[in-house]
Amino acid sequence: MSLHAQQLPQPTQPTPHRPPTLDDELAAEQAHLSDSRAALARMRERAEALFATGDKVAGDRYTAEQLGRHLARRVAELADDPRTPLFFGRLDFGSTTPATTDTSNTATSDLATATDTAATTDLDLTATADTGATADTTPTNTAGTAATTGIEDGDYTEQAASAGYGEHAGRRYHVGRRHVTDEQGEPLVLDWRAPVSRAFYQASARDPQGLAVRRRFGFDNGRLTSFEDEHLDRGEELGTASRILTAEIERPRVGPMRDIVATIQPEQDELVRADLSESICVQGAPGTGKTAVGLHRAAYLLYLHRERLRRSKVLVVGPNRAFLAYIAAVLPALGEVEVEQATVEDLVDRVVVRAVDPPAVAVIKHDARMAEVLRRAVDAYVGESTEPIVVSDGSFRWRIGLEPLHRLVQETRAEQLPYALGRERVRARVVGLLQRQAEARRAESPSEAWLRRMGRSKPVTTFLDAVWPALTPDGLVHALLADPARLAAAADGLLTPAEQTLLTGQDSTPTPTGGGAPGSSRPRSGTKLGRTPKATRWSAADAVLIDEAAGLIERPGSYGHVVVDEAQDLSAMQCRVIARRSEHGSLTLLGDLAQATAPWAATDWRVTLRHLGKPDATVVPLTVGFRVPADVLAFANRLLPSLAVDVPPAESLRRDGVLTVRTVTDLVGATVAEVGAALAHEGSVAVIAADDAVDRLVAALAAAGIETATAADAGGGPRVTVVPATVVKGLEYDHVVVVEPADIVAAEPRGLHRLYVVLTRAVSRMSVLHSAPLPAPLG
Ligand SMILES: Nc1ncnc2c1ncn2[C@@H]1O[C@H](COP(=O)(O)OP(=O)(O)OP(=O)(O)O)[C@@H](O)[C@H]1O
Repeated sequence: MSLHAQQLPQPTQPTPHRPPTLDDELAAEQAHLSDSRAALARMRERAEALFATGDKVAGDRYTAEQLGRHLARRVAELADDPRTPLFFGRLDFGSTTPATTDTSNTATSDLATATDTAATTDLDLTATADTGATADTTPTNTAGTAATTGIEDGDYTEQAASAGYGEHAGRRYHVGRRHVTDEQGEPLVLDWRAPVSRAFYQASARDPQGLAVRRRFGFDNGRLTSFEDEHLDRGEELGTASRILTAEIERPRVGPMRDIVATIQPEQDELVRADLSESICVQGAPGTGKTAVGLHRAAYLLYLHRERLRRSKVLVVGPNRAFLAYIAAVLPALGEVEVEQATVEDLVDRVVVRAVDPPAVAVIKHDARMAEVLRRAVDAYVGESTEPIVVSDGSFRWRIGLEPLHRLVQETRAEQLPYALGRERVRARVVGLLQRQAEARRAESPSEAWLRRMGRSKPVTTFLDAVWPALTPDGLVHALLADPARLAAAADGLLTPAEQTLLTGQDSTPTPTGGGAPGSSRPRSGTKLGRTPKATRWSAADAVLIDEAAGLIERPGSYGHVVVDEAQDLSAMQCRVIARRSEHGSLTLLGDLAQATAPWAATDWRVTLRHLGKPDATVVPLTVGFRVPADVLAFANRLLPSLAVDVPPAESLRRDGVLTVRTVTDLVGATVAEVGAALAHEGSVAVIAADDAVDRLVAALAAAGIETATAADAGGGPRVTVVPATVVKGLEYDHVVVVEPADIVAAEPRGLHRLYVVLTRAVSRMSVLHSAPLPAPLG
């Protein structure tokens, strides 16, 4: 095993009789990087040239538009960021597929003796030469065609999936962010998602998957500066002891989230490469890479099912704007520019939210029972006709009696179509009956125009409005909240009278638990009902109800795949928002029950998965922490027994962090001083405090000449961010200053869970400042 880290020398050519030195190797790899970058630039130039002339080759406007869109996407996908390595690994397959042996013991002893000495590196080079590789800048796998690599212009071939390792015997592949080919179409860099690249993430000494050597490259600002070889054929394996992995995990965090494509761990890779048809739920402790896994899975699925998912689309759902800004750059860096990102609020934006519900009211509106209340409310609009239909048509009069009308309404109802489709189906059936009469009398089929005219005729519309009136989603919810009798009918046996009162605000029934304290004014729905839906000031929970209503009335569109992050905070009704959008697709659900802070927070993933319409999804734990240093994590984990959730705690890979907990008298002054000290280190600094303390802290830092950013600023601005505790979920900073934990806990019912989130944001150092006693579990 070897690790070589040094500044690159000027490239030297090995003499014919001299075995290549490590410097030669580095120079050769650097040259391969330059060649690959040049090839990528050529690919991009070609795509740009095609884009410029595309409309001339397309036969018609539609084709020109499609082609233009395709080529614009292709140009964006081929963007090259010189700061990120184009490749990060190399696979040298053995010349024959070695038998799988249990080499775990030798691997361990090799690990123990692996040093960065000349002796070891000499051995490595000999071994490399044995596998048929040379220090030449040209990889030996130039015969690696699309068939062997399993990709053809970004599309996956089944043939490759079934191909064994033998197919790659004696070949060498560089693995990187995207596929790069030379002028002849031969691969210079393989996409990390290609089937053959899987060995880079999964091969081990126990199961080398045909690999003789796995090489990882170290980079500094886009410059290749080192490499690390594992001779899997000799039982060598670094695992999480890899210095390149350690350097990546410990690097200072600046700006938005980065991809982890170079260092995806085997258990993460299993999740990333799960089948498109498979919905999975990842229960992962803080910093175990859930978000990273979800985003890489989206990129992987897009690669594997490019055309299908381009049509049906991939959606990433995150908890808030700050989080979406933080993750926004990851997928474009992987060449994926078409994934939609949204909060649940964005998905339910049919109405503008201008009111706030008291928590007790919001809890009812977010409860799964509301789905049934709304379903019944829609159903109640379907009525019975009391009059036959009589339509004048020139000299004819067509008549449909009550009995057939009643039958066709019942038949349509039994079909359980979305309500608006049902209305159109009833209309079509009525027209069908009229058509039959007309045909019998005139002995000819009426025209399309006649059919349309009949369907829109006053008697037919009057009938429809009586038995199946047109409904809008906001109109339905408005009618329900404005009319206690209508709500009572729909909620009978589902909501208590007191709960109904909370929704409509129109009764004197005593409040349920969670309502106002005795003597205080009872909480009322925050909705400010106007005379019409348009004139109503809706709450966020109303928007979710209106989306549910829309799902009952129309047929909603479904994505091919939806990644949902921080899923532990979804209410039953929010789950249903997502379920409607993933009905015909699959889900990647990411979350941590210990970080659940919403009043309706999940305590059991099975329940959440049922609401999401994927009851059989596999729940997979992740427990290796890549963010939070061990000491900091041990401090945060003291809260776990008080959080009433059954989750495995994280184990940190990081031993390097610093935790300080200080009692102070002047909190604001101590915060300013702490931030000043933190700025002496590299990386980002966050001050996290109870929401109502944020303005005061921002002002104090400004007075001390320290400029601050908000969490929604996606990097590039000031290094210090002041973050309200309620916004920090999913984010991370090098140095975190936690101000007055007791206030964070006191600010909300699930304050201890919130504090757990806050205490797990630090990458390198965390300072906890308090003047009040620490919350009991921490003391
Ligand atoms: N395999 C890996 N290699 C390098 N870094 C990794 C790896 N996996 C995760 N990380 C890093 O660890 C940090 C935490 O990852 P991520 O935010 O995905 O964790 P999470 O489980 O979603 O955390 P949270 O529970 O706080 O939302 C990120 O900086 C991520 O880049």
